[in-house]
Amino acid sequence: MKPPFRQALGIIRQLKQHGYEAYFVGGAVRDLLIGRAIGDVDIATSARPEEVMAIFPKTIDVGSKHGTVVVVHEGTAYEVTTFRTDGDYEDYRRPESVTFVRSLEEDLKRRDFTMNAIAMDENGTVIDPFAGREAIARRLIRTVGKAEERFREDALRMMRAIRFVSQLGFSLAPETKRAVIDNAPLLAHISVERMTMEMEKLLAGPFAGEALSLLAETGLCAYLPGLVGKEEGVRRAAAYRWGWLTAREERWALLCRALDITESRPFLRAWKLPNKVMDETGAILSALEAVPHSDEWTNERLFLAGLKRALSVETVRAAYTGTPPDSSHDELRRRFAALPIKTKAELAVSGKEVIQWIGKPAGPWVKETLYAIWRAVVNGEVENEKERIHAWLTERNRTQGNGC
Ligand SMILES: Nc1ccn([C@@H]2O[C@H](COP(=O)(O)OP(=O)(O)OP(=O)(O)O)[C@@H](O)[C@H]2O)c(=O)n1
Ligand SMILES: [Mg+2]
Repeated sequence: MKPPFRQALGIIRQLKQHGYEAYFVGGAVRDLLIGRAIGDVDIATSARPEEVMAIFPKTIDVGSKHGTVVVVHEGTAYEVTTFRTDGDYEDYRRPESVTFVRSLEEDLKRRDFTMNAIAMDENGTVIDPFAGREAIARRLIRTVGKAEERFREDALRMMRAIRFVSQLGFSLAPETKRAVIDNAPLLAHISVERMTMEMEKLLAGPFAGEALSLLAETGLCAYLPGLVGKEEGVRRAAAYRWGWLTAREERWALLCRALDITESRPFLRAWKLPNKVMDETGAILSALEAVPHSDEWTNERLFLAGLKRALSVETVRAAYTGTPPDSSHDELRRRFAALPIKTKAELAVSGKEVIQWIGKPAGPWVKETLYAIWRAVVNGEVENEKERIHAWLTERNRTQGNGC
């Protein structure tokens, strides 16, 4: 058995020794069959949460009400979930209550897509009652049973379908696609946090362009934060080189750019992104506007942006112009390496010294003077050395006659 499964075999074996059924399920089995990197290994069992907790010495009750217990086995945490069918779905979200069942097939039946409803036992034998392997072979994302029912149970599954298009390059089965179109308004019942998690995975997938086209085509877009009436921008975004981007802030910046969003803050806030992400995305967009072409970086701009952000700016620019970022990145790295100082902390003088030299009480002028000093240093007008800077400042004040 392949590595991430092999490490978890002990859990399955112990559950079986206690007389329960236990299988590998979900995304890990799917990814194994696709031949993709395998993420978290999840286990489904006929044992009830309290029975699971009684068997294993190290468990964490992360949601036993929903059937899930984390079992820590040889230093790794695994989600072990009791076979279940979900309770009532009146509000199109995952239910508050679940009903535990004793059969694997009942459990697989309530899952979203056939490729995600495949189980594997401890010998590597696959249990696939809904033809998930056939769907994988045909590169199709198809709901288990009636699409409409699956989407009514949890409307986020419509976003998941399109997120899987982006990650796997598969297509939506025709009836599944139809149901996304028909049920798109149900997305309004889903929390922003869940939509954001899917959107970030969607934008990071190797087939993000196809997925963005589908968001527009299916009409899901109209129920996503800040995307109402922005179908055209989303279609434009679909043509960009999302695969060149490496950071989430670059992805949000590129999306803002495609949608012609001039004020990124309210848009990013609608997605409830962390402040840090909103700040960096805003900074990338401001720098992109301040430096309209990759050969227009001044030393000052480069210094202010720092190398990391400057590279991000060029990555985003590359993604929408279609010109690979390699040469602009090389140039930025060379230019940045040549800067006499890389941060303000490297300046050879402090505000205190400036106050001493000038002999005036502290005030806003200190900051302005330091600003002038680092500009002169960054532009090579004066060496970053205390006495040289003192002399430069004295001369500057003499010629400017402004006394500071
Ligand atoms: N809305 C959802 C979310 C999950 N699932 C089921 O729960 C499994 C695990 O869910 P999750 O980890 O969220 O998704 P994965 O399919 O494992 O995808 P990823 O690789 O991104 O974790 C899925 O495979 C699917 O069987 C579902 O039926 N409906
Ligand atoms: Mg998973």
